[in-house]
Amino acid sequence: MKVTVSRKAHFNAAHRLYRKDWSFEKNDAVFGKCNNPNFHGHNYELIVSVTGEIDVETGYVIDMKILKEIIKIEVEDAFDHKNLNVEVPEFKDLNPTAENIVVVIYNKMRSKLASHLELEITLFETPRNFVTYSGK
Ligand SMILES: Nc1nc2c(c(=O)[nH]1)N=C([C@H](O)[C@H](O)COP(=O)(O)OP(=O)(O)OP(=O)(O)O)CN2
Ligand SMILES: [Zn+2]
Repeated sequence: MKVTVSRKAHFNAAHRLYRKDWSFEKNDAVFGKCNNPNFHGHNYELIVSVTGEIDVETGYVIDMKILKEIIKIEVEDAFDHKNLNVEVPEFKDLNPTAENIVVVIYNKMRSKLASHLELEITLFETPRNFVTYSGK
């Protein structure tokens, strides 16, 4: 019997969508206003879901306090109030699209969780635009 434990979190961050190896014109054609060199920001919201068996002694799949601390260190402290392109090493050469951000968050979180636990991350870039990744 597996149960999924979820926690919401959020961070505010700036980004610019573009490729360094493309001309401004090509970036403009593909990414439009998201290619503005002055950057723009989003209030990112995420849902972190951890699935596993309930421990018979504790009754926990994972201690929510531990999950909260991992999210704080790996996501909030790393991304909140940052310019993703400039200040977050993972995006030095990686376009900070919602798809790439959710994969980076997944990989950071995955490395901190026990291997028997399944992980899924849903990242909202706007209240209506969101992406989901579970390592598949
Ligand atoms: N596949 C993707 N498409 C787009 C991404 C992305 O990360 N993956 N990102 C953007 C922009 O960064 C941004 O998300 C778009 O913002 P905005 O233009 O404000 O989006 P909406 O107009 O759809 O705003 P709503 O408030 O959600 O209506 C573009 N594309
Ligand atoms: Zn954006």
